Amino acid sequence: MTASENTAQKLAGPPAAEALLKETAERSAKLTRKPHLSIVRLGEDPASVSYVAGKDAKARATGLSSTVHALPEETTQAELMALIRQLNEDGNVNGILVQLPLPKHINEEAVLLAIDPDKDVDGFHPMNVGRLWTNHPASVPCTPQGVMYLLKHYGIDPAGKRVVIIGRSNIVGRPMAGLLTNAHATVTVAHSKTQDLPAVTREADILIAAIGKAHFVTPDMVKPGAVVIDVGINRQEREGKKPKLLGDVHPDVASVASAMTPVPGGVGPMTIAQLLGNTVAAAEMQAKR
Ligand SMILES: Nc1nc(=O)c2c([nH]1)NC[C@@H]1CN(c3ccc(C(=O)N[C@@H](CCC(=O)O)C(=O)O)cc3)C=[N+]21
Repeated sequence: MTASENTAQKLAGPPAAEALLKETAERSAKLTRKPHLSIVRLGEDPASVSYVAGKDAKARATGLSSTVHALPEETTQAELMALIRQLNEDGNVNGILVQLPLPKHINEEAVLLAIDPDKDVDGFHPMNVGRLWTNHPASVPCTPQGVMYLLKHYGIDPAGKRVVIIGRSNIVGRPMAGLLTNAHATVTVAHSKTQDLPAVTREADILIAAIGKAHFVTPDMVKPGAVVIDVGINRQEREGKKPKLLGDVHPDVASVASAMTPVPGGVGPMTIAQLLGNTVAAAEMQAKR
């Protein structure tokens, strides 16, 4: 297929992210104290360093304050837990984010459980997972919450639609299914063990790819006219150059879909905007107590 057949509307992330950031800045300005986000990262994984720097810069640009705790790779479980306890107790800290993935010697589940659910701006604490799945107010993982905002921004209402999510991670697939169920979609969660995956994905009015494999979704897997949301960010290392970012969706899908998010410049920018939205929401709730 050629580029000239690529007819899908491009669902660009930046305009939707800007709208969300503007709302967030306005809400933040109404609070008596600037909301504060504490970001914890261990080690020097280049992707984590770059994401955390992006989150920190965007927080300041949006009128929030933030602190980055950059700890050595060798930080022990006990040291990390002590820092989380300190941040939990600090009345000036509204949101806590521990950048994932953590080094292998750290028990990730124990760390996420230790974060005060009211400061859990990532929405990874089981308390918030339970609140999401019981359709109660919750802090919800930033990427799927950002996808919901993007859909709304572009006038796409999932109510009554068939949505297929490929991927069942705790960070994207599962919370995405909860949010879309709450938004009255008919949701299927497909994954690596799904039999005849293309037959399942061809049922989707809205197809969400969160697999982590570059260009996994091909045109034959997509119903003509479907909306395709690409959550994948796969880094293709290149010698002497910055890594190229590839989505989970093959670009040729644009010849079948009615609308599609690009990578980069699609869901990624929504994630960061939503993190700040979650931080302001946490600060608003804490101010009421
Ligand atoms: N506790 C925790 N919370 C997270 O939310 C979290 C995490 N850990 N670990 C890693 C993933 C990944 N993630 C991204 C955020 C922004 C972009 C983003 O802005 N992407 C841009 C491109 C950025 C670039 O050029 O590298 C885009 O897609 O256009 C991508 C990925 C948050 N994560």
